[in-house]
Amino acid sequence: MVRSALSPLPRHVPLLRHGFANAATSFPGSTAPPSAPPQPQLASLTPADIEHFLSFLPASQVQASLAPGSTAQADLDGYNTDWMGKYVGRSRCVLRPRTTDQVSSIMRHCYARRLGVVPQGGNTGLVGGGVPTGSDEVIINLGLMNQIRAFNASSGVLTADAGCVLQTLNTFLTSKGHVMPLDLGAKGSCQIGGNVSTNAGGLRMVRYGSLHANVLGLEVVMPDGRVLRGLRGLRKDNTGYHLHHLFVGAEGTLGVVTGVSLLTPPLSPAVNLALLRLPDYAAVLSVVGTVRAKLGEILSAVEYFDETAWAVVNGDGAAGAEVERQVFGADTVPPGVNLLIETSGSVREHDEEKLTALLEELLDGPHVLTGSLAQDETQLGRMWDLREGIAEACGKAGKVYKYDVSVPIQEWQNVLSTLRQRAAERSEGLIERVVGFGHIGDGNLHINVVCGRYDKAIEQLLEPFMFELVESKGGSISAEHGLGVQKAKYILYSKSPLELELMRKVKAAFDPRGIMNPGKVLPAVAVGEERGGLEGVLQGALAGAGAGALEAGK
Ligand SMILES: O=C(O)CC[C@@H](O)C(=O)O
Ligand SMILES: [Zn+2]
Repeated sequence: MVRSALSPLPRHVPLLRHGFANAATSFPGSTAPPSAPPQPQLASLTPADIEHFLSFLPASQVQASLAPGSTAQADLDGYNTDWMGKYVGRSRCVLRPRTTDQVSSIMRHCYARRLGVVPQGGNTGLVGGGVPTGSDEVIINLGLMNQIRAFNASSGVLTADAGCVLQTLNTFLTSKGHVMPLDLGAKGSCQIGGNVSTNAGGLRMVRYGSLHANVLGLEVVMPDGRVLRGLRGLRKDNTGYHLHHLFVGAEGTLGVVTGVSLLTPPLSPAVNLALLRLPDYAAVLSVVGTVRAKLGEILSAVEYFDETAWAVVNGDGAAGAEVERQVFGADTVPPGVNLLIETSGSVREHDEEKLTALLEELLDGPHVLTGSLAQDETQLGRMWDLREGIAEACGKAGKVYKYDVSVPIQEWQNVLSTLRQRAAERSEGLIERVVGFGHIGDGNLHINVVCGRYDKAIEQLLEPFMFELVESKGGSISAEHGLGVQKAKYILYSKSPLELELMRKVKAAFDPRGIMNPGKVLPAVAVGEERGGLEGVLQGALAGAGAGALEAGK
């Protein structure tokens, strides 16, 4: 039997922190969620809609499997299926606008007709936010909006179409002596509009901060087709509400981001990268503290990956050991966990002096078994591949349940071992690996649970268990990937009922017809909500009555 993570229930204090107890008191016995809005009745797509789109878009930008379109439904699979093959929609219409005006015309029509709309970037998301859930939504794929609009070398402000690929922007900026403030494994495919819409974090966040800090303005087509022209690119602008922040991380539920202005830092001429092998996680905690203290302003990334991540990227057994020998330049490399430490600065000698002194100190101490410093660009790229290749390697190893969570780093080991124990005891071998890695510099743990197949029983073993575990540690159930469709109904594990109510009001104000990215971020009814908050569910579980609900992940 799948049991709740909560027996015995230890979580009254964290629940009160989110205000669930108050919610239960305010709505005793209520079955109507306090802030759940009536669900919009969205229209069905018809041939007349396609005809209308074809009246202002060239045929090459309209792909529809219903007449008068001529695309086979199978040709739309790539737009309907997420990167992992886990979330699959059946949209019959994909539009590929080239201009903001085209997006505006599309939205005007969808708004008038009440058609659901799914904005889509590089389709590299991990929570199903970029693909439809049904067959009547129109996908607006931004891939053809890929022009760099302006770059100001003195301010470092870049303005670009939403469909520009992250790596393309970075290559452009490098030639101008600047760099994108974010870097992700998916950089070759993901688009800046999608990055902004999911508030993507990635590898450089420890240095440059989140997109909330770096996005200076946005151009957004609102659900009714009006265009919010906010590409001002000002560092300082305190004229009221910072509306553009609402679109950062909104996952396309408030409007279609079509243009982005962001602050780009100068390119650092000196980049150094060290890979360290440590005996255990206690050593990691100690070394991360030392690294922060000693490297200070030149620290640009601190990444953690454990032995399971090493094995999935490099192969188990002999294959992995061979890579170890090459990377660490030693005949035998002791087993353990890994830290990748990057510095970026403006004076090479200064950085090297700092980093070398730190590495010598660490290698002399008990916490680092061995280490390696990249000597050139090739070695640097090779070391980054070890970390950036983890997600892809997990995808090749099997079907993956991904958990992208913020948890205090002191709890990472605890979270991983709790999950591994559950997998070993209860998954009957269906869970093959629990891979642990993440952006330890900013507390963002990634867990990839690799299985032979996607299976409801596995999902129910993992969810809401994982979210309860994270909530009990005071964490967030989504650190950087968003809620999408995967986590929408679990929003109350990381937001209070009042926050959910306000978010719904924002959604209703921006998207009164509820057409934007239906089913994402804001659930019709969140887990726990129909019973007056999670507290009600947990009390039910304690009394034996709620176990079914928890098992079913309802
Ligand atoms: O696939 C994952 O779980 C994480 C992907 C990405 O955020 C990363 O940090 O590599
Ligand atoms: Zn990540």
